[in-house]
This record gives sequence, structure tokens and C-alpha cells, in this order.
Amino acid sequence: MTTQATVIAPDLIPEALYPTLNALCAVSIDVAGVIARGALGGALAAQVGENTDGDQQKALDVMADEMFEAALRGGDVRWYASEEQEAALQTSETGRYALAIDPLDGSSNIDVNVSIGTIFSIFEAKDGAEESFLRPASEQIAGGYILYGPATCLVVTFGNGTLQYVLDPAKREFVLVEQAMQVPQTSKEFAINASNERHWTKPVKAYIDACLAGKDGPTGMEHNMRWVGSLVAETHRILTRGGVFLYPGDSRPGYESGRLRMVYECAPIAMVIEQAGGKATDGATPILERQADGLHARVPLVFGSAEMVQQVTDQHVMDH
Ligand SMILES: O=P(O)(O)OC[C@H]1O[C@](O)(COP(=O)(O)O)[C@@H](O)[C@@H]1O
Ligand SMILES: [Mg+2]
Ligand SMILES: [Mg+2]
Repeated sequence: MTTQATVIAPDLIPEALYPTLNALCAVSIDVAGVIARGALGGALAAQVGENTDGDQQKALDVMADEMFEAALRGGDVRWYASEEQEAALQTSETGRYALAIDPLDGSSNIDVNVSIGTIFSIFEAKDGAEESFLRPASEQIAGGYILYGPATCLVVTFGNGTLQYVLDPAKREFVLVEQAMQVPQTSKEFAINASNERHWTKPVKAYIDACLAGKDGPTGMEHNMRWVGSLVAETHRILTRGGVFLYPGDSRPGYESGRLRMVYECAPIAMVIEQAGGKATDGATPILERQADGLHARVPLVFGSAEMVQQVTDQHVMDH
């Protein structure tokens, strides 16, 4: 596999982070290549194990993790924390950064040819692995994702707006297409796994009931629903045309804090969304004010158009 990529418009990327971002991009092009070959590349969705969270590990989850870890070794990343590995690894003696990654997000969509992605979060490294990641999400210095869809895109923020790059596969170049993505302030679209309805809390049920009531309800407008099952794809849709996404805590055992993990899913998605003028909360508190108490800790996630996220918060406040 090649390890070269070029990210165009490097002036928008902090110079010290460029090599790390470039390494992520190079691997993502190879991952995109594997995904594009689908079944021709073997059984990518075959179950090969279980991760710490009890999730099935698919062949592509493990392959992507190995590819990112190998490419980052010996570079500027001192601590590497992955969804697919129980503990963080030291990948260099002196590297300046701590990088957390969901190497393959949306695993249940691998075998159905639906968009999947990679999510990453970067902090300045501290002396220990855990202290590098278990800190307020507002201390991230970069957050982003790569979406493996009909087009492969990189969406990233360094704390100064949200940038979008699209891969030109023939040239192995990520080309800047948007310098300041903006989440529309409101929308008609909501995203939630409705099969969990009977387990929801009162405020979540009240908010979704209001959406379902359409123009006869308190919002006075019709709504539409989407659920892809890949957080990266939902985020990209919401960044592009607005909407709200909810993965709340519910009453299923193990789902008290929802399904999504703070360090390598919720924190970077929250940073990308907030930098684009949207909001991301746990239902009440901004995700960027929260800090995980474990590498794989979960947190309820509500994000998207500012007005819609505020309505969910209002429901939670009313319920107290
Ligand atoms: O299975 P559900 O309840 O629809 O959950 C879907 C969510 O789980 C995830 O697949 C979890 O991520 P992984 O695939 O990385 O484990 C998200 O991408 C998605 O939003
Ligand atoms: Mg994920
Ligand atoms: Mg994953």
C-alpha cells in the first residue's frame, strides 16, 4: 500500500499538525480503496472478535485500526487510543500529540454498501496516556472525520471553523471545497433510533412526539426522519442541510448513557459541529464541557441545528 497523500490548502492547517493529518489522510485513501472493492477484497464484515465495549469486531474494524496505528507509529503521536483496543498505546517516545480514533464508524453498514467513516480527536499529549484523553473535550486541538461515501471527504476543525476537503482519488489529493461549513440554524429533519422508543426518558419522548405531531403540534411544522446507522454519515448530512441527531441514554441495561463513546466519537463530532455554528450536548450540558472517566466511556449525544438542540434542552429543563 502507498502511504502518500496531499492535503491541498495546507495554510489552513496548523503547521505542526500537518504531518499527522497527512498520515491520517494517506491511510484513509487506502481504507477507501479497500471499501470500494467491497466483496472483491474479502469478507470485510466477517466477525473476527469483540471489543472492550462488547461490540462485535468486524474484519474491516480491525484492519482499519491496524492501518492507522502502523502509519502513525514513530511520528508526532505519542498516545494512540482506539475503539478497537482496550488501552491507549505509546506510538512514539517524544511525540507531541495524543490521538483518539474510531477507525471504522458505522460497522453495521459495512456489508450493505452504505457510507461509513473514521472519526479522530487530537489533544496535546501529557505524560500519561489516560490524563491525555480524560480531560474536558474543549481542550481538543483538532477533531474531524473522514466519510467513505460516494465521495470520500475529510471534515476537520482546528478550532477556527470547520473545513471540508474532498478526495480526488486519481491524484491522492484532498482538495479544499469549503472553508467555513455552517449548520443551518433549524431544519425539519430529526434522527433517532426509533426502535428504542419504549426505553426513552420523558424529555426525549416529549421532543420526538412534538416532531411527530407535525403542524398540529407545538412546533407547527411537518418533520422528516432519517437514520443511517453511521454517525459520520448523519453528521455530514446535518452539517450540510441541518437537522438534529439524538442518541440519548435509555433504560436498556448498559445504555444509561446511550451508545456513543465520548473520547473518539462524541467529543470530535461536537467540536466539528460547534465550530460550524451548531450545538452538541448530552441533552443539557455542552459535550465540550464534559470529560470522560474512561477511554471507552459513553455519553448521551444530541447535536445539530442550534435551535433544535435548544428545544431538546428545553424539554430536559421543563422535566426537572
Ligand atoms: O445500532 P444503532 O442503535 O442504530 O446505533 C448506530 C450507531 O452506532 C454506531 O455504529 C457506533 O459506532 P461503531 O460502528 O464505530 O461501533 C454509530 O455509527 C451509529 O450512529
Ligand atoms: Mg463509531
Ligand atoms: Mg467503530
